[in-house]
Amino acid sequence: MLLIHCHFALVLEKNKWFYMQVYDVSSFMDDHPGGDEVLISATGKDATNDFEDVGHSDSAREMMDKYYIGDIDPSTVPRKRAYIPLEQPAYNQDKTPEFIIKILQILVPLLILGLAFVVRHYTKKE
Ligand code: HEM
Repeated sequence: MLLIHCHFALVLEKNKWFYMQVYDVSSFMDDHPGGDEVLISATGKDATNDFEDVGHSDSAREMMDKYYIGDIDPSTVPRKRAYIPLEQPAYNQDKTPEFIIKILQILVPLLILGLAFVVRHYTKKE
């Protein structure tokens, strides 16, 4: 799991390139004093503001080195994260199969009933 964070933005070429620092906090989830949920909500995006808003201590900032895995070009980070449900399958927008099943649920009993009447009509003894 990746936590993208540009708390210490690195200037590679003066005023031109900034790199975000990426932290893998998978092993820190259970130990984070702020809980794992805030970390999960900060994954895959720039979490600088979230991190700064909390006012993390200096020791928290030192701890970060342990989870630092590299830099990333911020222009490659999407502004919005794509929502990927973890357990449910992707929502099926196409309602056609459901609609056909509903129609069949009504039509099939009617057809059977109609067939029964037809059979009865032709097999009835006067
Ligand atoms: C590698 C990244 C992180 C490290 C090492 C870290 C570490 C810590 C530590 C040591 C504390 C205890 C308080 C302190 O010493 O400041 C803390 C608290 C907290 N952290 Fe983090 N943190 C990280 C990332 C984040 C992120 C990205 C968020 C928000 C999305 C966050 C939200 C919080 C919150 C809400 C608290 C609780 C503050 C309180 O209740 O006083 N942390 N964190």
